Amino acid sequence: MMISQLISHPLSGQGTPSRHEADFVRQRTEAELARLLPRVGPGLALLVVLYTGWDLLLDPANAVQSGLTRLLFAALAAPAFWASGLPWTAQGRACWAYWMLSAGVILAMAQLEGGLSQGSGGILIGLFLIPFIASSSAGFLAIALPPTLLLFGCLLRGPLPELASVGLTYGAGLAVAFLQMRITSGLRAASLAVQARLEWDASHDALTRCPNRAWLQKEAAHAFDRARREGAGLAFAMIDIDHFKRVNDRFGHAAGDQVLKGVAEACQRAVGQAGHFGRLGGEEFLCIFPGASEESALIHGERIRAEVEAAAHLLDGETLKVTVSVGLGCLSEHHADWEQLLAGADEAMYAAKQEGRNRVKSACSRADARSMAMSAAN
Ligand SMILES: Nc1nc2c(ncn2[C@@H]2O[C@H](COP(=O)(O)OP(=O)(O)OP(=O)(O)O)[C@@H](O)[C@H]2O)c(=O)[nH]1
Repeated sequence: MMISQLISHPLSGQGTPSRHEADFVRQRTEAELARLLPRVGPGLALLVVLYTGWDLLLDPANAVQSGLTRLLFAALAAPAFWASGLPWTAQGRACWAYWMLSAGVILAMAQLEGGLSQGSGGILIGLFLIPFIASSSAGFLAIALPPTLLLFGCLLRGPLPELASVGLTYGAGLAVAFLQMRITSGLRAASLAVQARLEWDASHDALTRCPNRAWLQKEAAHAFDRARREGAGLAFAMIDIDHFKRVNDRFGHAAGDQVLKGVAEACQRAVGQAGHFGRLGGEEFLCIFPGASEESALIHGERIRAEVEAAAHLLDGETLKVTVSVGLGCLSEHHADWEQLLAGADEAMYAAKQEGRNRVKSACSRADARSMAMSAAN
């Protein structure tokens, strides 16, 4: 297990909103650390080196050696302050920097006469940096353990009273830092969870729980730009339930809602991880397939149609089946923006309706794509 995985907050929970919350907290923690590291890290490393002055006052005979030790470990910590220095997550880099700087301080102190007892304050202060990096007990332990073992290894080589006094003070500091981590990470996770829930609600449809129009529009624009940049494929599938008004008229609006949910679930089953599916509004859905060719778009479109046709909806003790018409649009050089690509898929969907419904129509062949994109633009 990577150290960065171990030190991230272990928020658990089933269901999409909970997963969103956990991801949100993890991403925010990572982003904050990535922002803080280059600002705070160099200052801390400089402080560790500048404390050679204190070494000089305490034990001039060994100060050069301790100063060089400080310098060496500050240099080892330095690459971790920038993402370009070490190819790890910000949490992994912060952990490395903490290990190096605390090792520098402990080993420098250990070289001075009475250094560990005189300098225990500096070592203690370092402990209160851990709650900024770790947000779980396992993470705290993973960060604190190596410097703690190093300190006690050094203390064991010295007199017993030094081991007792520094060891006890350090143990108490460790306990307080742990308590601080538990309290602050709990409060922080709770406040981030509220933000995450608000963000999830704003981007998801309340009825079907799948991404909503606003989210789909953002994702469509993003997918379009990326496909253009990378010269990759992209397909949109516009999905519309056939004769849905009849369901509402016959069974009522609440039953219609249930069918909408069932259709969304069937579509999501058919799409799986291959694309981003969501509800545009009413009985209309959209699926974005990044990287899809015309061939794979047709396969996905047919899979969606067949899965919806096969799904049974139990309404008032009666089993109802519905179908969908699917319109496909594939990215071509004729599309100026994602709206044109979507309009092409929409045209194809209406063509599927006109040809009898429960079918997949594609605007993907070159001639079709051109004519549909042009008519959409007009
Ligand atoms: N139950 C329910 N019905 C909805 C919702 N949103 C839209 N509708 C209904 O969806 C129906 C759409 O009807 P139409 O646009 O005429 O289309 P259709 O009956 O599906 O016919 P075709 O699309 O031509 O196959 C209308 O009756 C709307 O009231 C919703 O959230 N819940």
